[in-house]
Amino acid sequence: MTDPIDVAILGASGYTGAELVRLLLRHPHVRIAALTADRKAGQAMADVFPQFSGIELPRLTTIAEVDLDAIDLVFCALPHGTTQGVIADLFARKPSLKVVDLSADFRLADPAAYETWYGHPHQQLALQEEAAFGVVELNREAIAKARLVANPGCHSTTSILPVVPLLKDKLIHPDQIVITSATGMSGAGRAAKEEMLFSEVSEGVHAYGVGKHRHTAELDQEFDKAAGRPARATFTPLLIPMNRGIYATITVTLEGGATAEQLHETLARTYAGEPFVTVLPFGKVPQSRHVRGSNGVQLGVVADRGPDRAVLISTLDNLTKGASGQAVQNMNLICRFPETSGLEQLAIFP
Ligand SMILES: NC(=O)C1=CN([C@@H]2O[C@H](COP(=O)(O)OP(=O)(O)OC[C@H]3O[C@@H](n4cnc5c(N)ncnc54)[C@H](OP(=O)(O)O)[C@@H]3O)[C@@H](O)[C@H]2O)C=CC1
Ligand SMILES: CC(=O)N[C@@H](CCC(=O)OP(=O)(O)O)C(=O)O
Repeated sequence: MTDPIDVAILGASGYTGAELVRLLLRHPHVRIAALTADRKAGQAMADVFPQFSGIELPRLTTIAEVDLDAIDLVFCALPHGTTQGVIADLFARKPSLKVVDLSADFRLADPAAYETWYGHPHQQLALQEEAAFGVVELNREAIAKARLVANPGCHSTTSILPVVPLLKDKLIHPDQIVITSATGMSGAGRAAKEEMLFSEVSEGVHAYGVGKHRHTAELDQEFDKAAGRPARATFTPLLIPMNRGIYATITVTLEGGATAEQLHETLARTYAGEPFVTVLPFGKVPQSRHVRGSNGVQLGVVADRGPDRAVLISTLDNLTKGASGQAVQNMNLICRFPETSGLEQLAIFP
């Protein structure tokens, strides 16, 4: 029997923070010891998120009030930009701490790329060097040894999982990857924003960040590594009026005489035995509603009418496998818990 660990969730009054609470309340090896907020510090979690009414949870405090002596691992679910300084301060106070960061602040290994995409220099270069990129299925060895894991973005996870194995096996052309990635609105967080009002987003769909969305940098980083040379994907996110879910269609050009069936075989082999990644039978199209609320990813491979192209389809829930579920999976790996602990919920359908 493994001893439970004590965790703190920084940013517990946000959407990914609340999703962490939902998952960790059912985790057999974890105690939720501290929850923080900014504007909502001082409030009870059940007042901020009434779904937790009747459940005993720590009151929301500021980060400074957290007693790190009593904490083994921190989930950092703060806006990107604020996180580098916060995590540096945590490690200064307690070097033995483990941290899983859900923000983008430690995802890019190259500080020049960080500055280009985020518009300001990286503030914590030494910490960046030790951060492991947290797509669990593709980076287990580094994550298991790390004290700081950078949980990837939700769009990035959705596309990295199907594309990286195919680039590694040189089955698709690195410069001809076209990704359209539709996201639900909870991806934008809980803080009020005019462009996220119901009347601005309902009954329609629009692209955003066209040609310049910052998740392109994460895709470049992982695709370049897999291809062994610069890969240049076209990445277009779409905002659609649903709460949870990412749904990416990825058009690829086949290389070296590969067939769409071979792409399917490679993905099926890569993810055989993975508890959270399901490769559907060849030609079958996944749906976001079939992963909603679960840590699952569903992948599909469909042949295009031309012999040299195929369409990959990948879907996950942005709040679970796209954020908090993957963060718990990373914690499980770091702490040597069974990887599925706390993550066994099935999708909520219909
Ligand atoms: N939503 C998603 O699907 C995904 C989000 N992420 C990333 O996870 C992180 C959290 O996202 P999300 O939960 O959606 O965001 P929210 O806006 O819903 O929540 C942000 C949280 O951070 C707190 N906070 C804000 N500013 C500060 C500050 N200056 N100091 C301390 N605490 C602060 C907020 O407190 P208060 O409420 O009191 O203001 C709140 O608890 C972000 O970096 C995001 O990019 C990653 C993948 C997917
Ligand atoms: C709907 C929406 O706005 N989604 C966010 C993605 C949230 C996420 O995964 O990513 P980060 O952690 O990198 O912010 C966006 O496109 O910026």
